[in-house]
Amino acid sequence: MNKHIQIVPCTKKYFESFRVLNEEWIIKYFKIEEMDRISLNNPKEYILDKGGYIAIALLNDKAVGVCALMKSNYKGYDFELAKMGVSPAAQGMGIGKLLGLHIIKKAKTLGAKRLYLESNRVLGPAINLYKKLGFKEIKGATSPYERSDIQMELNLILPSNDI
Ligand SMILES: CC(=O)SCCNC(=O)CCNC(=O)[C@H](O)C(C)(C)COP(=O)(O)OP(=O)(O)OC[C@H]1O[C@@H](n2cnc3c(N)ncnc32)[C@H](O)[C@@H]1OP(=O)(O)O
Repeated sequence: MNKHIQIVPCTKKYFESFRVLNEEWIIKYFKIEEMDRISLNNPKEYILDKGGYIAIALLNDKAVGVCALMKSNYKGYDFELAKMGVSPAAQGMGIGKLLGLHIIKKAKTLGAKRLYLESNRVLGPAINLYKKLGFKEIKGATSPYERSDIQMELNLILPSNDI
């Protein structure tokens, strides 16, 4: 079967997919935390209305991947890349990379200079992907998530990060 992949902005009709696709990986590796409940159940109020953005990956018109760009609460960072997930059946097709590149491009158009993210080392494919996208590990950041054990940043004004 042909694989038609598209990355589109999240509208109301994809809010459910944004929640379900994220809950899938969070439950598999961790547990849903209060901060997850807030953002996954209220993407409009908590992410979009605050100036953020959500990308949806469609595989033959079916939502199979998600990634958010959230206004950052951390000093020195404009936005945070968060809530990225690709459905297991659609992994390994380049969709995560397309989502990451799309989110970085969007951050640039919004004038961002530095992007932040937090994750967990158990998510090996995700950490590899972030490194491939140019993110570098940073030390000393605090997190509202129990599961966070690695923080990374991407400096968007470095020419070497011009992707
Ligand atoms: C800030 C946060 O959101 S943290 C949470 C991140 N989310 C998760 O970890 C959820 C579970 N994992 C996933 O949903 C997926 O594995 C994702 C989103 C991390 C990657 O999505 P995919 O569509 O499978 O990735 P894609 O096929 O684009 O591969 C891109 C890169 O990811 C890395 N990668 C993907 N799969 C693997 C794997 N099995 N092992 C190691 N690295 C991998 C590689 O660097 C790969 O680049 P390469 O193919 O050139 O080697």
